[in-house]
Amino acid sequence: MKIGIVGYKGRMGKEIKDLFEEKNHEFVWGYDKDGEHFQEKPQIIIDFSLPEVFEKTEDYVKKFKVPLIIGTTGLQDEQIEALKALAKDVPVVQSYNFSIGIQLFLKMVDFLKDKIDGWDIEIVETHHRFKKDKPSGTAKMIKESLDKDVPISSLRLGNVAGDHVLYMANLGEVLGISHRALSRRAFAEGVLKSAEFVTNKKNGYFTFTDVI
Ligand SMILES: NC(=O)C1=CN([C@@H]2O[C@H](COP(=O)(O)OP(=O)(O)OC[C@H]3O[C@@H](n4cnc5c(N)ncnc54)[C@H](O)[C@@H]3O)[C@@H](O)[C@H]2O)C=CC1
Ligand SMILES: O=C(O)C1=N[C@H](C(=O)O)C[C@H](O)C1
Repeated sequence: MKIGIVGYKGRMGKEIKDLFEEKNHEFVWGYDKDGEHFQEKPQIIIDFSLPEVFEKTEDYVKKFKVPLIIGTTGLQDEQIEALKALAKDVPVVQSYNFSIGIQLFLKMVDFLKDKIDGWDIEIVETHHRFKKDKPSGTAKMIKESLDKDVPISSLRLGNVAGDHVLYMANLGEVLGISHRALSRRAFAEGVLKSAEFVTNKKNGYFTFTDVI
């Protein structure tokens, strides 16, 4: 397929471009701080940038009338609503984490959440020093799955690709669920799966949970 990437010069943008090219897809369009790279109309747009770029992405998706995969974190509620409106016309896949492991993590949280009443519960997320948002989108997803107002601690260390730990403790024991992304490839693989998933869809709002 012919892909377009918003944030194509960034860490995730490059990882996604490399993976798709390895799988014989073609990078034909991009948008970044210095403007548009146009070679051809893309068949899909992938956005890994910043929330302030969102309106541009929205405009380009409407202009090209193509599916959107969006992994940008820190989106405002209105931007999520705008994505749902966009999804009436094109397929949209939105997730704050495109790794399989975090999907399994969320399933474990769902299994545990009504069994840990009265326990101390804390989320700790660790990411590279360049990450702009705090807490991570994934930590927010874990908190939302718990249906509880739990504290989140954020560490910014070196070049960590993405670590999330959920601690649960009573007076006699500590239980933990942890996930570590060993590189950004895990997220890019999920984006590729999502791109394949939307190829036969006309429209609709999906998360990565729907994809796997
Ligand atoms: N959902 C997921 O699985 C994952 C989500 N992310 C999220 O993806 C986003 C990007 O992460 P990274 O690639 O590490 O960041 P990055 O900073 O390396 O890349 C962001 C790109 O957006 C561009 N950009 C910034 N402002 C812009 C503007 N005003 N107009 C056009 N382009 C602009 C930058 O120049 C850069 O190329 C973040 O929100 C991050 O949290 C990152 C990894 C996995
Ligand atoms: O910025 C990152 O790098 C990551 N961001 C996502 C998040 O905020 O949860 C996902 C991943 O952990 C990497």
